[in-house]
Amino acid sequence: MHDLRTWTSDVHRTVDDTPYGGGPGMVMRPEPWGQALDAVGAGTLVVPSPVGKPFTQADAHELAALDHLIFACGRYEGIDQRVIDDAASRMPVREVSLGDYVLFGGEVAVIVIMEAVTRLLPGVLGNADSLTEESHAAGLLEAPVYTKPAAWRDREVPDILRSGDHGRIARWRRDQSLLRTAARRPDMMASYPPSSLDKADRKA
Ligand SMILES: COC(=O)c1ccnc(N)c1
Repeated sequence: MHDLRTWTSDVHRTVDDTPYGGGPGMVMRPEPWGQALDAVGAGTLVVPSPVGKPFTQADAHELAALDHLIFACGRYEGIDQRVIDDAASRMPVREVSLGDYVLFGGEVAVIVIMEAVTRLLPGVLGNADSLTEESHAAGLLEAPVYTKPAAWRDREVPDILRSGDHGRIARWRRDQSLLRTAARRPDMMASYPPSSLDKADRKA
């Protein structure tokens, strides 16, 4: 964790100023950012931002494969664009958005991104199989899950899940994933690769 004010030189340790071109709010000054990024060295710079590329599970996997991630947390109306452009001349830069909304700063977004990435690192999850079955892993939303008791408030667990027939259970889960994804995330269905259908699906 680095305090951006470390790289200021005025008595008030100023990190922001008014925007060129006018408009509300303040913009983060380039000088402190430039010196801060110089000081932390090279790596992949991840900048959480409302104007970034939507962050996906695929991005989490890509970031988990990298050795050195640097997170820049913007505040106010954002970071002077020249900071991003200057950094991009020396290292990979990813501006990523967690969704269509605005936060006070990038810090909370970094916590989300770090959790999505670190849970993918070898040895972090007790059961690596969890990673292959979870939502977005295969391009679909995960099927509904159930545990004991078999009946709860007059609601029964689907019989198929208690049948012991693992082939049929896998088929039921795939069907449920497709139904749930089609209902809630038609955008994912549009990009769902038919090639990823498992053998059972192809035989049908
Ligand atoms: C200041 O950062 C944000 O407001 C932000 C970061 C990442 N994703 C968003 N949707 C917003």
